[in-house]
Amino acid sequence: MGPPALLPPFYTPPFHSLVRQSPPRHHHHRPACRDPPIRSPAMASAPPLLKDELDIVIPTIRNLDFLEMWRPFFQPYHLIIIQDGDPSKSIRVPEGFDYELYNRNDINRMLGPKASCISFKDSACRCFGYMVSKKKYVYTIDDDCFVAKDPSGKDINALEQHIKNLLSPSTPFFFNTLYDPYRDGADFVRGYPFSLREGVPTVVSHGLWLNIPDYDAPTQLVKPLERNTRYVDAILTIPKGTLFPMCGMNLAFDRELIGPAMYFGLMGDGQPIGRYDDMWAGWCTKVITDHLGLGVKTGLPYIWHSKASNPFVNLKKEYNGIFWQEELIPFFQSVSLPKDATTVQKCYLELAKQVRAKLGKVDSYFNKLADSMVTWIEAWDELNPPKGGVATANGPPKK
Ligand SMILES: O=c1ccn([C@@H]2O[C@H](COP(=O)(O)OP(=O)(O)O[C@H]3O[C@@H](CO)[C@H](O)[C@H]3O)[C@@H](O)[C@H]2O)c(=O)[nH]1
Ligand SMILES: [Mn+2]
Repeated sequence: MGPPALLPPFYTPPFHSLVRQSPPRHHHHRPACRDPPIRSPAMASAPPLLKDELDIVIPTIRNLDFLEMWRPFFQPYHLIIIQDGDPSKSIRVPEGFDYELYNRNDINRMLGPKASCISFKDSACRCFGYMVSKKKYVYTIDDDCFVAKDPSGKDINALEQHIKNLLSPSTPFFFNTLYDPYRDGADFVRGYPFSLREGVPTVVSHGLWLNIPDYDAPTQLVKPLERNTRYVDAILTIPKGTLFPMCGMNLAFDRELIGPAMYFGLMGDGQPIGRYDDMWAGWCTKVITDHLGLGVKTGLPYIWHSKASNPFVNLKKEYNGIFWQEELIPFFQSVSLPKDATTVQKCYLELAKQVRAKLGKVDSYFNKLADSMVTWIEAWDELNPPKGGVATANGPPKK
């Protein structure tokens, strides 16, 4: 039984190619002891990774004072702020950040009737930021997430770790027991097929959270005081064929390779479900990355999540999701995409068809969701015409 069809068949490579041609890695001098790595002057002034190729997308209903703590890591990057709720409210952004801010009026102006696919009064609105970004990479973070410390007490530059995760391959087709083989100090273990060691492009980097973990409302209700204090120094590729609960609090992705799949669905105001925005996007994304032979990683980096939202309010928002997901998961596990679905958009439109056909009977909401999935792709392609095309929306907001 050979490797999945997406990969070259097993072959006995000539000896010289057995030495893994791993992609160039950021070589750091790491002293044996646990002192912080010695930073040469050159390294100290190393320019921020992907400075002009990555946008930071923040959904918010409050002033963004949390950015002060992130300033050392975020200031060089462009921010895309999606202001949810009342557009007449003004959001304070600390001085010195380069940003663009979109409120509901901007979304309606830019998308016209297609704005109906962007949620209102739910963090799902953040996906509008993915659509208007022009960069190759996106990092999205909630405004109640702060800089965490690693076991040595050092501030964690979550953005830098996400970028490293995205710039090194994933291994979805065969599990490496020593975790991420591309990290310094790790490698593929004995028995790992050499024909699979190049890995595949990583398109999603899913970070975790210290302090308040991303628990659902029932768990939050029964364990109100539980805090996550466990720092696990690991990054794992989520194997092909395995779904996972994607949280949007601390998430980075390759917008060019998987962006159109990152639709956070119809949630919040006027919808029978909330707080399943990131979950929905994660399930759609994973079946598409599996189909296209792309990789998803989870683990480092950690952020410090500071606020437990109200579990009773959350229970009301999540109730249908907790019930429906027992049907949604078998649906996503059974999804098969046709060979000619060779782009994310084609995969996503095929997925929308199957959502309507198979989930419409679970609840009529899924017919609405299937329609909005199509609207999302239409809006995405309008704002992101193929290279050389002209975007047709009404352009960014007057600041
Ligand atoms: O109506 C809203 C509510 C909030 N936001 C912004 O979205 C993020 C997350 O808000 P919050 O921290 O209150 O959310 P949590 O209860 O911690 O849940 C998180 O888990 C995921 C559930 O889908 C999701 O990542 C979070 O909701 C903040 O930046 C708020 O300002 C909003 O835009 N609209
Ligand atoms: Mn939160």
